Amino acid sequence: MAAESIAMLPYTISSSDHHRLLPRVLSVSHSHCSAALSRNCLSSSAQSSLLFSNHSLRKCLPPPLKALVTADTQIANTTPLGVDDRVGVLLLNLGGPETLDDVQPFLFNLFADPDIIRLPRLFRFLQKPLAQFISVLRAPKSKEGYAAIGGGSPLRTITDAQAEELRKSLWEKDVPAKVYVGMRYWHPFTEEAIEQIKRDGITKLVVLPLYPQFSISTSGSSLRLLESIFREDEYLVNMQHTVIPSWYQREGYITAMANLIEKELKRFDLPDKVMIFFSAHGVPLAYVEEAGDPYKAEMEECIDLIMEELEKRNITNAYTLAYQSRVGPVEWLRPYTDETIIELGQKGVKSLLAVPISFVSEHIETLEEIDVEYKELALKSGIEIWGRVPALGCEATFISDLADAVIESLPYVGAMAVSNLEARQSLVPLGSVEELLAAYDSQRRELPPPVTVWEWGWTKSAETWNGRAAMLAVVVLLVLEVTTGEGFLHQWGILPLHP
Ligand SMILES: C=CC1=C(C)c2cc3[nH]c(cc4nc(cc5[nH]c(cc1n2)c(C)c5CCC(=O)O)C(CCC(=O)O)=C4C)c(C)c3C=C
Ligand SMILES: [Fe+2]
Repeated sequence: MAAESIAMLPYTISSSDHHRLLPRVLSVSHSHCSAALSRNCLSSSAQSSLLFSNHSLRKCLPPPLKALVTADTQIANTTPLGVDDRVGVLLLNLGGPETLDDVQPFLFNLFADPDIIRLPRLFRFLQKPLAQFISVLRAPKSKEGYAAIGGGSPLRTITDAQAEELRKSLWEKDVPAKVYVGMRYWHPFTEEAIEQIKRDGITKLVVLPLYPQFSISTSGSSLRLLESIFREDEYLVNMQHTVIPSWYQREGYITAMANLIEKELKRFDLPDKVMIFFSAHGVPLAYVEEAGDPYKAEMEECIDLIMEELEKRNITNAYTLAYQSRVGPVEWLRPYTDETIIELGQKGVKSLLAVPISFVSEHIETLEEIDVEYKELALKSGIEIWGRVPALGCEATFISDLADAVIESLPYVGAMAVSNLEARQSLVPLGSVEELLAAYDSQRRELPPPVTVWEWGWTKSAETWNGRAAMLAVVVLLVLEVTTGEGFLHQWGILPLHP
């Protein structure tokens, strides 16, 4: 961004060298970030200036930005809420198929997302045919999983309930906000939520991804979508917003997680002998190592904070973290949950408490993968007593803390002036979404696709243009086979699928 635009901002970071790099939206997600001050901003038209201690501001920031904050960092905010302001909160989530018929189109939406499969620029035109191909191939396996949990994902119902509880909590805290749900891959889609936000005349929007930790593949993908929606819409360009990118470090969230763990431990005969097993959804290793996804660092810090909280309660159990739900042949974050369970069994661990940690609702990967598959694996591996901590859902401490996070973020909504066309086009609409994404994923590098279709072809050894062209031809032929139901494989009876 040009230096002149920075100078015009009412909300600036005055720390010497690095202020330009610090997204203006990030500093609001820790309860140390003065809630009282934020409340004052609701009723006051006076300018406010937030002074953070080095420690508390650093705690508010994701790892790549922490290094930028020095002891004298100051954030000045000049945009309190006005009487005509209508506040909205947009909860972002993944979405899930509600019926078995929804599974394949849901998977298509997921694999058509360039933040899930990033093709080389030249081959972007193949994104949708590939998504069609992979979703058709994967659908039968996914359907089995969804059938086992009642025929569909519970995500919509749970997220709607969380939205309603959050709305009530905000009203109880004197913030009359409307709360919307925007899903990335299924109904209610983010686009639908945005339409409602426009109809309701929201003037200030807090964007709150329902993922405690940030990943390019989850919150990042939803923000990328918002960025494109905002950019193309005159109303949204002018609507002020702020994003709470991740909130795993908030005291309320940590307390709520520790409460759940403490409660489940009590169900075991020998609670202090139980291994606490944090199982996080994985991401391909390249997201972290090549694209700079902060997900692993945030996950590890999150677990440290939960264990610190438990230690304060004299709970000092052994614990470990592993990553579940990998898809396809590429390397994902290690250690893998299944391998770790087997190892723990071999080492003689007898009691294990599984803690799903990357998501705040029950979903297919807690209800089927953990409760059925991993439990079975654990019992086969010599673990005798198995327990599982429920997802947070509408737990009261958690919802109240989310409400506080929203309130604390309000002074930052629209804290940046948009005064020229160049800024309006390059910022979304006030720069926050885009700058947030830039902090993690600035180059948007191509990433090895994490999906099965690549197992037989697109490997490192095939990274010459000739090899790619040959594989593409095969993929195109297969896509045509699957979508038209005609071709060599059908003629030979190898692929009996029909469109
Ligand atoms: C923090 C949570 C999640 C991350 C990170 C994540 C990355 C990621 N996921 C896939 C592929 C699939 N995910 C699927 C379902 C699914 N994913 C998450 C969360 C994260 N995903 C949730 C909560 C769900 C379940 C939604 C529900 O309906 O209950 C699926 C579909 C299910 C299946 O077939 O297994 C796929 C496929 C990739 C490739 C990825 C990172 C690149
Ligand atoms: Fe996933």
